[in-house]
Amino acid sequence: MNDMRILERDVDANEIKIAARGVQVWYGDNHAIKDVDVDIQDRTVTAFIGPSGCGKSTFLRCLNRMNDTIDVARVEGDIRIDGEDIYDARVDPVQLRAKVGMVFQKPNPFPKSIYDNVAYGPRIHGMASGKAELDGIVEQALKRAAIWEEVKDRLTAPGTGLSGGQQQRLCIARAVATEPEVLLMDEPCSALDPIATAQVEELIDELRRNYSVVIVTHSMQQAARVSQKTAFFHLGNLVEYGETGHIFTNPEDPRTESYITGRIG
Ligand SMILES: Nc1ncnc2c1ncn2[C@@H]1O[C@H](COP(=O)(O)OP(=O)(O)OP(=O)(O)O)[C@@H](O)[C@H]1O
Repeated sequence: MNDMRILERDVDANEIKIAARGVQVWYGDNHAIKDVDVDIQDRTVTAFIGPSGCGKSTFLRCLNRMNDTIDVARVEGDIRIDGEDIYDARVDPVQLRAKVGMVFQKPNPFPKSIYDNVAYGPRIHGMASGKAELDGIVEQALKRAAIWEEVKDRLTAPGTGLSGGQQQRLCIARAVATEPEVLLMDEPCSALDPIATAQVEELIDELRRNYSVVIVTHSMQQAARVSQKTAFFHLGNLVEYGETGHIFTNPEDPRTESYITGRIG
């Protein structure tokens, strides 16, 4: 009975932010993503896990059309965000990437001031009508990324002068400044020490209140700590997807079990 209630809740269309169907990606002849179907929920952290080269980052990049920037990549299938086909010819990828923000493995602040790093997106999308409004957006984004207190007295200093953990939080501030609805994070903590990692993980939990967050991680501890849903990829297939607690304690597929117990990967 309980199981039925859970199933009913899982198919509640209102909660689904991203619906992917029959997604395939090729890099030349390399078939990197094979017929993936997945529903990603709103206001949820979804972790993508799996052995190196299984296609986690490739699939993540399908969700904001970042694979469009790779010449040899070819994407097929249907991906809808709030019911809208993001591969429709009328969709402007730049607008899409404001709605579906991305944070990369290596912090990559622009060679600009802290302020200008965060103001960049709001400026190109015409989100502020004047300096005071832009100041407010920048402050709000830095606060959301839990770095405001550390940088508020040196907003004109270069972003590249911050520590690695601060740079990554600055990049998160830059991503949230355009008020995305989805935040994609590709191993956002891999260049960070344990303290900065803990800060970013806390932040991810906070961001879940407003956004759908999808995180690629090699750390199963991190997936277990930050996510509510987990997707396990293997050789380009989405092998198993479900509640994080369930995937880690009671996986249904032997490949998932082998991976989480350290036998493959
Ligand atoms: N830019 C690219 N050009 C060509 N092939 C690529 C490119 N990016 C990824 N691939 C190939 O696609 C497959 C999936 O790679 P992907 O980076 O998505 O895996 P991953 O699971 O994220 O790996 P990792 O955990 O090592 O980052 C691999 O065979 C990889 O070599």
